[in-house]
Amino acid sequence: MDGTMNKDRVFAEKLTTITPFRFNEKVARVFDDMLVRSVPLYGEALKQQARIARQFYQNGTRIFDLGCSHGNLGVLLLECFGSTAFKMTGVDSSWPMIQRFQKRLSVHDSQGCITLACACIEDIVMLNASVVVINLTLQFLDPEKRDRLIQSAFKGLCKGGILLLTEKTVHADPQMKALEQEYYYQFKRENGYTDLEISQKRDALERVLVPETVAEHENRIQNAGFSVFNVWLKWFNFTSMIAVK
Ligand SMILES: Nc1ncnc2c1ncn2[C@@H]1O[C@H](C[S@+](CC[C@H]([NH3+])C(=O)[O-])CC(=O)[O-])[C@@H](O)[C@H]1O
Ligand SMILES: O=C(O)C(=O)Cc1ccccc1
Repeated sequence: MDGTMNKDRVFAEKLTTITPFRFNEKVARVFDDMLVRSVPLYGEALKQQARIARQFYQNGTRIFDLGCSHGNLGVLLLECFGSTAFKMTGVDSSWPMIQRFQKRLSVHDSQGCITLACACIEDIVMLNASVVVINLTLQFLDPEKRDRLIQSAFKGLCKGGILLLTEKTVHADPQMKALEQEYYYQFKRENGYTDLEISQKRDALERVLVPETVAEHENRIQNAGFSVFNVWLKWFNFTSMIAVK
């Protein structure tokens, strides 16, 4: 986290019209507070993914962080690797996010390990990768483009390389789906979000964040050719997965 922690009040006031959610300047400014209060175990998932990435990184290859936002994973990786050199490309389509990440790199990345691209994750070519991270970002991509992205990650990975995928998920069973949602909204309320904030954000995310079941993710990953798949963290409707090529 970048230490600023401006409070997320994006949906606090009653809005006359709810426009689709976007990662604009307003969101970028409060991003850490929004993520910590809206994503259960966000810090824990990031910390362990940085460690797993460190462990599976192969010398001379590259880590890709697709949907890197303002670089929380990148900064953790710089800590994990210490003086050991590595290469990472961070990709995000939000210019306010990339700008903030670039600013953090000027403080934390004196060796120039991390390169940033302001681009759509579906448009980039991954080459010579040992780790591909997609943290809470596949869910924002048009479902029709998801197979191709996972296939392209598989293609870009070397043998023994890994995909780390964290997503908001949905349960196929209606009772479990309702239970997961109920516990999730309770989590938001406990973190100080009002019912108005919760419902306005839910409307803004409609058709923007499209969650899938864990089985859909697993099938896509297996069909792309990955040999091992595991859910290593799950909190109701949030799931962290790892797959090995
Ligand atoms: N098609 C796209 N192409 C590029 N970027 C995109 C696209 N769609 C969305 N984004 C970007 O994906 C990021 C999703 S946030 C990731 C958190 C981060 N991984 C973290 O671990 O801190 C998750 C969240 O806020 O729920 C945003 O920065 C978008 O601009
Ligand atoms: O799914 C939700 O209701 C969330 O609030 C998760 C989230 C977090 C940050 C940006 C967009 C969605």
